[in-house]
Amino acid sequence: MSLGAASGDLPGTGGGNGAVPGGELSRPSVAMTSQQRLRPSPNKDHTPDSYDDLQLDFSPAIFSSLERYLPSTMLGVSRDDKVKFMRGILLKYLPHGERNRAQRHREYRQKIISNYQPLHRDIYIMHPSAFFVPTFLKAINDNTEESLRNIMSEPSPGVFTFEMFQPQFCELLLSEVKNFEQWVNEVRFRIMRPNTMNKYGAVLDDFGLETMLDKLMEQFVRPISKVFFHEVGGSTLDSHHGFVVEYGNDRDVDLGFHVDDSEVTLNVCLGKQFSGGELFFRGTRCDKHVNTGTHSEEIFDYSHVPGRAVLHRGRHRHGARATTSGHRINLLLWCRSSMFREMKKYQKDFSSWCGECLREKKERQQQSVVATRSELLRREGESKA
Ligand SMILES: O=C(O)CCC(=O)C(=O)O
Ligand SMILES: [Fe+2]
Repeated sequence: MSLGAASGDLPGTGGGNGAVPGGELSRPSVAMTSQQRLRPSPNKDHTPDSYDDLQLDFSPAIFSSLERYLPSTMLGVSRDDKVKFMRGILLKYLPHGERNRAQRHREYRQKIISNYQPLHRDIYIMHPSAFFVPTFLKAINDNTEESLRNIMSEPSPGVFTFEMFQPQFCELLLSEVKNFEQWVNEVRFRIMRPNTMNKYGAVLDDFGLETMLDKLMEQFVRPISKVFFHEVGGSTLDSHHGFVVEYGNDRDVDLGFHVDDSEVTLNVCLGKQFSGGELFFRGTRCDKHVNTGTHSEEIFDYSHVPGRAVLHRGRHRHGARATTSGHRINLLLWCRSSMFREMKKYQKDFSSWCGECLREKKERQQQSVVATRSELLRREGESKA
């Protein structure tokens, strides 16, 4: 079985929802003069603005970090002007095709956000006590490996499951998604699907939930990933792609074998009633080994339960079996680490997380033990002779 790599939005991009600072995409709107060169080292005394509330094509955190490198003449200008200036710099590093894609996607989101009327505004802002079950909240607040282990089960290595959302929150999110889809149909808006593998479902980031989902990643997924997925950038997750997938007779039926475009994936079943739809896992692999065989200990099937989350590495190969009756809707948060992706470019051995790299490494070690042993025996034989 050859497997797909599901891809979603623009990797490494993301931002908040809200006002869109003006300015065209391809060129800095604030001209760069010689006094406006970036500083060679960051200004540690400067406290940068927050860019969390803006709809941007790069993560707001990147803008805050870059602001420390701005020339002193730029520090006094308005936040919008700083954004224009910094976007101009960042865009130079995107290939041309991606720049156009980024622009089109930004316009698409802008169109939705300025026209769609949310049904439940409460879910657009992170309210931990209203969203999460108390056991989950307590474990996060205690923030120790033990408190997290206490609420988790790890039925197969690298697959963690735990109670996460309150039923009431699942219902509100389901009805918001339904309302958005009704609006899309009414106004005959062309909807972009979550990834290359789904014909149904919706991107939550596209209709205003991006800021809330950023908080979900930063405050809830990252602390868990830091403990359990440190080796794949779990502590440096800095962007996400958030969406819902929908299965049933009149929706997508199943999902093929694939890896996600994420370092860590949070998958929470929102409901409703269904049978089938099990997730099947088949071991974690790097790019080079993605199509290698599965070992029996890597085979694991999981049945979704509403409100319950599954957390796994994006590179953990998986798929979803047919939902044979009813409707199944799941929230997916593909969490990415730009730092991990950058570091990965310079590495070849991923034995800390790739099952096949690990097998090869052990084989090399075994061979070297055998070679050393036979060399010692040979020398012993020589000295006796
Ligand atoms: O249907 C599911 O639960 C799995 C979805 C999934 O793996 C994905 O969208 O990447
Ligand atoms: Fe997936």
